[in-house]
Amino acid sequence: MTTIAFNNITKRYKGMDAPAVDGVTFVVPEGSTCMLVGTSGSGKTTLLRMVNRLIEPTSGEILFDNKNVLQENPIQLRRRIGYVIQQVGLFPHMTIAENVRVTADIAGGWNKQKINQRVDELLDLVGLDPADYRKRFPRQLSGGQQQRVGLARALATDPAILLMDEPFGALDAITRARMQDELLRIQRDVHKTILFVSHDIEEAFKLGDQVAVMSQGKLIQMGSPVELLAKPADEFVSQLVGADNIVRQLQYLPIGSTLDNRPEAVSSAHWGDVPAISNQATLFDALLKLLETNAPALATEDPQNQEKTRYITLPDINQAITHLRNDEKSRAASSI
Ligand SMILES: Nc1ncnc2c1ncn2[C@@H]1O[C@H](COP(=O)(O)OP(=O)(O)OP(=O)(O)O)[C@@H](O)[C@H]1O
Repeated sequence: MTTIAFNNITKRYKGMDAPAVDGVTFVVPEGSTCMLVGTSGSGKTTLLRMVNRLIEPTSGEILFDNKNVLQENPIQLRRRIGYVIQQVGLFPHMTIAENVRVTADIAGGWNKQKINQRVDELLDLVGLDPADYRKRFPRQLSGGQQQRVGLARALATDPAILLMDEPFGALDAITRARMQDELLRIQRDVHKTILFVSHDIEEAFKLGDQVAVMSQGKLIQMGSPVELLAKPADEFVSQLVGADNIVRQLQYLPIGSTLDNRPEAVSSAHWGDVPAISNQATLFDALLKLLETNAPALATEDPQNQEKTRYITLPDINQAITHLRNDEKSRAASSI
């Protein structure tokens, strides 16, 4: 099982009063993406780099494949963990193929032909045509393309775990969104266990199955984007994730969260022939479609079998917004 489990992990840097990471415990399940977010200096990078032992913990343990990473040889450990950072760090005098190959070469055990084939597969995977890019040098690539090569290099040894430290932080917004989409696409194929540090809450919500919120070395809350938006643990999490931002909430809450069993909600006779929407869509998708089509309701359908089960209307969405506002008010009242 390639989970990453942090067990009461603490890091105190020499000469610092407060621990950089303070008794953190959580699990990243196999094949899932966990986003680490929090204020600057909250210990995200320190936590990440303890997994591949670039930083050694002061106490606690990190289990990878149910084995304590501290009992493993650091070099062998790093071969099993892909690592992608903001400063891609490609070797300037090596071609793109050589840059990708270098990790596979270090891992050893593969013949030249197999390595070359693997390099081409990886370049393909990250959306760079091998015929075009194999022989180029890093300076002949854009920042986004270099970041793709960094990702290909991290995947070269087929590691079960990927550690990503703000890999897209230096890219412009459009390239960043494209890279995020690429990562989602690649992850659908490769199912790595990913721990990803981000400063961008939109990125965290887009990529993360789980989002871990850190503040001053402590893990404050861990949950899915919807959980964090709907039930932030405290005012800090609420502000960080924008739990008072109704549009953001609608963008993440699934349609199913408002559907009810009133007769008109389930009666196709009542609504007749209205546009359909996937029952996996968000309330925001439904709102846009209702406004665009000017229809009185949308039929929510199961994308697997096109079966229409419920209907959603503008008043339903309005009701959801009222609930969200009331939740926000009661949170504000309880924090006074
Ligand atoms: N080598 C070091 N020696 C002493 N203190 C350090 C060292 N590295 C980091 N720190 C401190 O540990 C704390 C956590 O740093 P870390 O880089 O893990 O935070 P972060 O959440 O990743 O920050 P950012 O989002 O700004 O990158 C900070 O207070 C930082 O100043």
